[in-house]
Amino acid sequence: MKITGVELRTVRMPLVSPFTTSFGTETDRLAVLVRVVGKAGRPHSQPVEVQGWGECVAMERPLYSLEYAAGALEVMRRFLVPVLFGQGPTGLGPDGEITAERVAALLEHVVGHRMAKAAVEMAVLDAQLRGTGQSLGGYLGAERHRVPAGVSVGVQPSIRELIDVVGDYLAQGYLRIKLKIRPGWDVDPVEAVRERFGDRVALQVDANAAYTLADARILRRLDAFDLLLIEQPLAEDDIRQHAELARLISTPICLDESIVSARAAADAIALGAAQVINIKAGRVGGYLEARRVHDLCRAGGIAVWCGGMLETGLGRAANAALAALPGFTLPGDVSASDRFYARDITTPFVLADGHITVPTGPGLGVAPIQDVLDAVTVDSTWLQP
Ligand SMILES: CSCC[C@@H](NC(=O)CCC(=O)O)C(=O)O
Ligand SMILES: [Mg+2]
Repeated sequence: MKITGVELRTVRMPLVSPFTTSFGTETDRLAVLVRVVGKAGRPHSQPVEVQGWGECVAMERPLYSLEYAAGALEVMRRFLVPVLFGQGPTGLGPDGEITAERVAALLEHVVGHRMAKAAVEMAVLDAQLRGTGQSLGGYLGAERHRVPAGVSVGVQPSIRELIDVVGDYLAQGYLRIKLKIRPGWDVDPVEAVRERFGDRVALQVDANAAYTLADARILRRLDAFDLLLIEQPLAEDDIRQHAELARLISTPICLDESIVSARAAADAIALGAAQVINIKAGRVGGYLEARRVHDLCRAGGIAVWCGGMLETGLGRAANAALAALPGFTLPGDVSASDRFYARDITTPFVLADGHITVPTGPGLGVAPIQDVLDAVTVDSTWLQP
């Protein structure tokens, strides 16, 4: 495919309710979308124009990880997108041809900025697949047509409100509850959910790196509640400390922020720092690297599940396809669109019998609804060679 232009579009979408984690409260989602336009050659016929969408998962503020939306936008505009036009240190194919499988290598000279790179690769991959007619799920190796849906529950103002929120999600049919925890909001909320809804509810917690090894005693108290896992209890770069914590608690440790690549996953597993891995394509640099993490974990008998970054329907479609790979044996944070948004920019993903359906159309299988997209657009930049 030869890329003829790229749009970087920033959208701001209000959340249906505040989402509080150990690092702050989100009331809306600022996201940078990438739209790649190109010409895809076809054997014995004229090239056809294709376009593809990518979603950058970097949050507005660098609180989940070091990337943030405005920074990712700048890196894409100045350093990543020009490479798609042949302006990088590594040449493109004959007459400027590029494939999605080459994007990571072409961008490798830029250090880090994995979420920005992932969005660019996703848009090229979507355009490429729309050109060939293959679905993203089919391309990645999805083996299911629907995936079990879990839901992430923020820190609530009170235990009573938490019980109401969890009860509502369970009534909607969610198959797994994930509670955000932080120092001072950990044992009590977990105990209250267990007391109210019993031991049969699939329950896990996510600390977003809010604790240290000094908190081991408190984290060990969570062992009493038969949790599926505790997600990222310690800091992103506390790999040895997570391995130490794993020896002090019986709840399986799942890493999220720490797993920035397949190599990081291999290291964390080898060091005993992770017994479960939360895979997020944006965090590891793209859906192709996410599949590598999946393959590596599957070979090593490590359960994985698909994490979420409050994606619009674009990223949600891609996550559903990824979550349908065989190694994703735990429900992920692939919730319905209305978990976060009153109006998604695509046809909304809805919960059906606790599951989200994997799109089957070419590429992502979904596309933005133009007037909805325009209504939430706060900026758009068009780049061309
Ligand atoms: C604003 S918090 C985003 C990162 C967080 N994501 C979730 O809790 C799931 C959000 C979702 O369902 O998209 C995580 O650390 O796993
Ligand atoms: Mg997490």
